[in-house]
Amino acid sequence: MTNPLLKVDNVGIHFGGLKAVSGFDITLNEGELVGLIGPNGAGKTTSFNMLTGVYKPTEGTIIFDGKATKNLLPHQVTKLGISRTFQNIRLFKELSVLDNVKVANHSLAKHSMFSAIFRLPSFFVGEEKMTEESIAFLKIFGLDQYKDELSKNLPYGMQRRLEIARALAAGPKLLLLDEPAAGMNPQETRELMDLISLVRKKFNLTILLIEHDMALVMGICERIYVLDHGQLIASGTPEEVQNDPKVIQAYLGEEVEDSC
Ligand SMILES: Nc1ncnc2c1ncn2[C@@H]1O[C@H](COP(=O)(O)OP(=O)(O)OP(=O)(O)O)[C@@H](O)[C@H]1O
Repeated sequence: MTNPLLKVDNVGIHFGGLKAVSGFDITLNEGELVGLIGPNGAGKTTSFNMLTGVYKPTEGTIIFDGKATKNLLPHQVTKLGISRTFQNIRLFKELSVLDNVKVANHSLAKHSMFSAIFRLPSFFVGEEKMTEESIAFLKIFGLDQYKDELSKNLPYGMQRRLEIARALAAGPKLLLLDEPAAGMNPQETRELMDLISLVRKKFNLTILLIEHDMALVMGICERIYVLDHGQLIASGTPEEVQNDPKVIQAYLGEEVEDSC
């Protein structure tokens, strides 16, 4: 059997006296699409922050693609192959749609800093190639028609798409999506589900998805982990998780879009 792409063992973090997450154990195999759900304040975003080097776990180990990442900084984690999107959209608002993708793609640029500073021919060749690649990239997301627009002027659903495009432009193996359907209408959410399925196949991605929209999570995830009060309370197929009494109990009083 092949090694998992991500192995998180007994990871935890506390902020002062508050244990935000503890005993967090998850395994992701290559190519899987897995959900991470839980009521508000359960510790989902904190877990993403630990996986991406934003927070250093107080305990436990994280092995990604055979390497320990617990002590790495966010840009080092990105370089290893983990990209993410944020709950609140974080784009370069004053840059064009194309430039938002080019900035993310920059780490893959073939020309050196030296040729960029002195505007050597290799810089222009590299730059042109990157522009072409980025436009082709935008096309996959249905964003090529907006390439010269400032990203802040895009409709909300398109900004969410651009966030995913920007995350993928860094060439990750693992994509962490933090509530990608937040604020979307049902039509946009359906289109987003199709997009996630498409990019997963096209880029051979492994995806971990935080989402409150249960129809989305149950519709596209193969497995689901459930956090409550910073602890994993269940994991399994969507059906198993939906019928788990601990999960039902955790969600009692929470407003969810579907029965869970
Ligand atoms: N930097 C921090 N300092 C102190 N407490 C924090 C910090 N980051 C997160 N927390 C706390 O950790 C707990 C988990 O928060 P987190 O944002 O991870 O929950 P969540 O499951 O993502 O919630 P939501 O679904 O509402 O986004 C909360 O009690 C939160 O206040």
